[in-house]
Amino acid sequence: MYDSDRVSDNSERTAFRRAEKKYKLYYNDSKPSKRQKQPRPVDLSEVVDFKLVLESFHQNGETPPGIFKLQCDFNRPVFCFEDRPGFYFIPGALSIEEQCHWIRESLTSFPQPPNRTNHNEIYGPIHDLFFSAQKQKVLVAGENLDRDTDSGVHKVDACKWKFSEIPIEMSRGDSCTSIAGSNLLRKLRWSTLGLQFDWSKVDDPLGVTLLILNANIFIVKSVGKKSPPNISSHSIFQRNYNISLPHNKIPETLCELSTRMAAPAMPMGKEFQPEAAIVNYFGLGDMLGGHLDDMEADWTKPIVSMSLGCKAIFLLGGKSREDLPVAMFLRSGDIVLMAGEARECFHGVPRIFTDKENAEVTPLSLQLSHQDDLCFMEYIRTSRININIRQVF
Ligand SMILES: O=C(O)CCC(=O)C(=O)O
Ligand SMILES: [Fe+2]
Repeated sequence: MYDSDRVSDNSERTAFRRAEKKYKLYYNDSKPSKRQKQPRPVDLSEVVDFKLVLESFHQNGETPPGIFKLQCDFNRPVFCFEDRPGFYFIPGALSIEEQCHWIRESLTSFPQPPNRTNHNEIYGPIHDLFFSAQKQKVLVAGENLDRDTDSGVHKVDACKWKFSEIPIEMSRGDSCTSIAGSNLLRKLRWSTLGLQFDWSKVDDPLGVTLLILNANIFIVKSVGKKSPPNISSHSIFQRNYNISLPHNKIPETLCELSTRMAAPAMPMGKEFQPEAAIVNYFGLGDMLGGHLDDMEADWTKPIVSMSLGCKAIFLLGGKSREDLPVAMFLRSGDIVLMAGEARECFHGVPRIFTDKENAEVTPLSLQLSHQDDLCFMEYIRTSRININIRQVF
């Protein structure tokens, strides 16, 4: 049991909260029409940019004050903060081809049952979400499909939702029993690989949906300019991997990749054993609130966290939300490792950049230009995917 530290309505209360507010997407007040709303400008001057750190390291072998290059025989430079032991940043760790591969996998195979997604709770297992959305299919409630042939009576079975070819027009006005696949894809927030978690879902009174994992990981879908949600009323949760839930092993290629990437943060002579992963999907205005990932048994083992798609800001705080967090950019292909003391540090993603200038997805668009890949590019142009892989035991 864990008491997720109570966030009060007062959004300025902690240093972490203030930093979240500083970088979060807000819109300027003047709004002649919804279409013209302008994001509030953000001061990014204090955001650490490891792409620049890497460039200057390659040029002159130097790193900025407070940052050093780890001495290790990894094939790329790994950077650390002097005052944040256990945190490792590997800029550009994944090639463009690897990034595209994991974007495709994250959208097609990772959300497939028995892997669970945030949609499980309402719709039960959903197959082929991504391609059904591309084909404009509609998810239809089981009761429509399950007519009892003897009695002619509808059996109400809300768990059996299935995709149907029915054109979206026909299902309009029937919002209780059908939902467009494209809508579901837009609302896909997470999927889990390997060992599955117990998740709780809470609806905030403001109408903001919080998806809470293990008490303190929550993805906030911001709605308009609503203020940050108050999560104090649901602060105690049972947190655990539920090993009895059906699951597949993490794909071998992802195991190999994460084991290789984890090496700089592993205790001497030990090899990382990937057992579970969370895939986070972020769209415009989405953020991942400050949290700890503390339900794994051995914190000396790192969490291996890969970024794909739009650029984001990552906040790494301290052991208390009162500690001033450091902000850094996360770009597609970057990998972060959090082990040891860093496992006890609050962290989160207050912002993703979906605009052309800041998203930095041009290399992906060049790679995903084949006809079959355009659907992936369309998604990732305004989205970010994070895959974080964990050793549980
Ligand atoms: O999206 C990220 O970069 C971080 C994800 C994360 O911290 C988590 O899922 O626990
Ligand atoms: Fe996390």
